[in-house]
Amino acid sequence: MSAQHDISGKTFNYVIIGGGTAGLALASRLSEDPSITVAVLEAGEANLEDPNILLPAQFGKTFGNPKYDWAFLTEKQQFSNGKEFIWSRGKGLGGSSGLNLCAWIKPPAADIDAIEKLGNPGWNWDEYIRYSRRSESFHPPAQEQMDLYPHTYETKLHGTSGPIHTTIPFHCHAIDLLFQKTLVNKGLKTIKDPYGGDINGTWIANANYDPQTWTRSYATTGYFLPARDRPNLTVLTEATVTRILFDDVVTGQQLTATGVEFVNNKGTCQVYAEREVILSAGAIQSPQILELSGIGRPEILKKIGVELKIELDGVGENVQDHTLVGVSFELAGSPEMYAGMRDPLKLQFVSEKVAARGVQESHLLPTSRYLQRPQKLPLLFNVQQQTSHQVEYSRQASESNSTCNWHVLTTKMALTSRYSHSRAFSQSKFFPSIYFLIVVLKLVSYRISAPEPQKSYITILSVLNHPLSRGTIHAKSGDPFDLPSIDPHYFEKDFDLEILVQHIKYVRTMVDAEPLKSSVIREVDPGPNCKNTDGSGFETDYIKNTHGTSWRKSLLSRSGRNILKLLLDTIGSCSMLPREKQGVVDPELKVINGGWIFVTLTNPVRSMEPIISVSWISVSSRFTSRLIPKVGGF
Ligand SMILES: Cc1cc2nc3c(=O)[nH]c(=O)nc-3n(C[C@H](O)[C@H](O)[C@H](O)COP(=O)(O)OP(=O)(O)OC[C@H]3O[C@@H](n4cnc5c(N)ncnc54)[C@H](O)[C@@H]3O)c2cc1C
Repeated sequence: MSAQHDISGKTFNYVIIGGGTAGLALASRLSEDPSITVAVLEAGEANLEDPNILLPAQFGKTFGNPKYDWAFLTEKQQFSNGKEFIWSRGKGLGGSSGLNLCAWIKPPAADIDAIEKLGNPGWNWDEYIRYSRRSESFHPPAQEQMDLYPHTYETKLHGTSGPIHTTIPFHCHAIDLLFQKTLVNKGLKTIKDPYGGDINGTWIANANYDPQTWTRSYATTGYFLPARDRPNLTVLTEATVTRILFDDVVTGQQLTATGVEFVNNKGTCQVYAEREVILSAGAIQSPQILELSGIGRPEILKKIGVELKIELDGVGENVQDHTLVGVSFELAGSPEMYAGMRDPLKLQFVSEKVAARGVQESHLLPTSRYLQRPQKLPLLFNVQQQTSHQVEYSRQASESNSTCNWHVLTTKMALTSRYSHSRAFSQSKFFPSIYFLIVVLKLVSYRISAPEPQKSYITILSVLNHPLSRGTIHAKSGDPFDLPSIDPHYFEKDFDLEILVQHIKYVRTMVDAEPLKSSVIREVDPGPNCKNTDGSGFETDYIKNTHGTSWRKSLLSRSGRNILKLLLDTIGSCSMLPREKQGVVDPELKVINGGWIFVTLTNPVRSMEPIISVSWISVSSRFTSRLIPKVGGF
């Protein structure tokens, strides 16, 4: 790792803010050309060779731990009974790729193509898949795995020589099969390989694990470590960027970034960029750094006492976040080894097995029929509430024939499902494609109600994937160490709540189909008393009271740390859109009117959630590819 004197006062071709997922991928690709000099500044620690990061089953040790997790606290949520939430985000080299759940997922092709149709040339499926393959080295399942489960895949859909290792993890297949068979019996299809743009079926996803060691393969191991000895790459950790520096000459509204100011244990320093300053501090801190540098909404900058350099109203706006709610069932028998984790004597064995082999598993399941009364939903939503962008996205989604998909991801703790029902909404061009995430949690501790000894439970968490409510992330003060104010505006739009109500209703019908039907003894949460006929009342109360809180209970009780909710994905804070649609970056990821500041955010486009799941590699590669001709390197 480089020292402060290697960087302070020096000039590099590129200065990258944030040594996270995108930042390290970009630094690695740029520095492949020995004539290009690159400096990376990362606020967190290096955390190299750290088992808490490398062993996939150690999630509980990093979430909420300030060594690894920023653990942002949201504002009190007006429409969620005043609750506040902790948002986990990776801190340290590798960023959130060192903290996340290692699900290797690609979105449906239609969703990527819609990004281009929104006015971003080159952001389409063909380009996306070309560059995302570059990031991957896929390892097919071993015979031992095939003996346990009939895995299917298509080699041509995978990269084989990229820096990130992916493979199919070992699973606890009893639960997988239970759900797959149930959903197939409810009319869903099975997908041979979900990485070709069609994810509308049930499938088991890959994880970014290295099968040689069954450890996490992430931005640090894949991009940084192989490049660390390059003389043209300088990476400084525990260095917090406080603002971007500009030249004093403002030509029209063009502003040129010349470097950044950062703080480390030696004090305040500066580093200069000859070509570009690249901001890749994640969706939460990137808008804050822009604001601290004088780019954003005038009223925000006035409030925090920063001189306005570029008025850009989209900075920190359009924020979308996933929220979730669970339905729990008691299961007959104990089909999974996870149940053993309640028994301290079995815990060590289970943990070792889990840690050694990886436990993540995924499925994607389509459903266009979970909405029992899809026609009802438009009536619940005021079209006037939509922004022009939402209407446009809706139109694109309808025209692109984006079908329904449902993703299920399992980690040590969770089996997740996601589906969109854009087909249901395509009846009306005014309604956007909405995505959902369902998490099936195998650990009893994730339930709302207290578990009874010797009983087995399963919780299905429904996550609102494409909320209509729009939140904000803004600097709270001029102090760069003051974490930003985050207000996701959960359930500001009634429609979001109604979607979750419908989702709960659908999850409850799963137990009417075999084989789940024979495996479930009873619904525990919300329980038989929480039923109504009009889609409101008990269920909305249940959602408002419990959304995002089930993880809080378990993590508080297990580790004593104050985790309220695990946040997977936040997008929109620096949207890639035209300025008049509150865009912050153009299709080249350059800050609008910002001259040579590039923002490489992994989630630049609002309402494009699927890109989040994969973007931590693919968008970085995508962006890097754009620089290739420009810097003439690779
Ligand atoms: C808990 C969790 C689980 C997830 N699970 C999955 C999953 O299973 N599959 C999947 O595909 N996606 C998952 N995601 C999403 C995915 O990990 C993120 O979208 C992606 O990693 C974001 O990459 P990024 O480069 O934008 O930001 P990050 O990787 O978060 O990098 C930002 C970096 O900037 C640094 N930084 C911030 N401010 C400053 C500053 N002022 N100065 C210097 N450095 C700074 C941060 O410390 C961090 O290292 C998950 C995310 C989380 C939080």
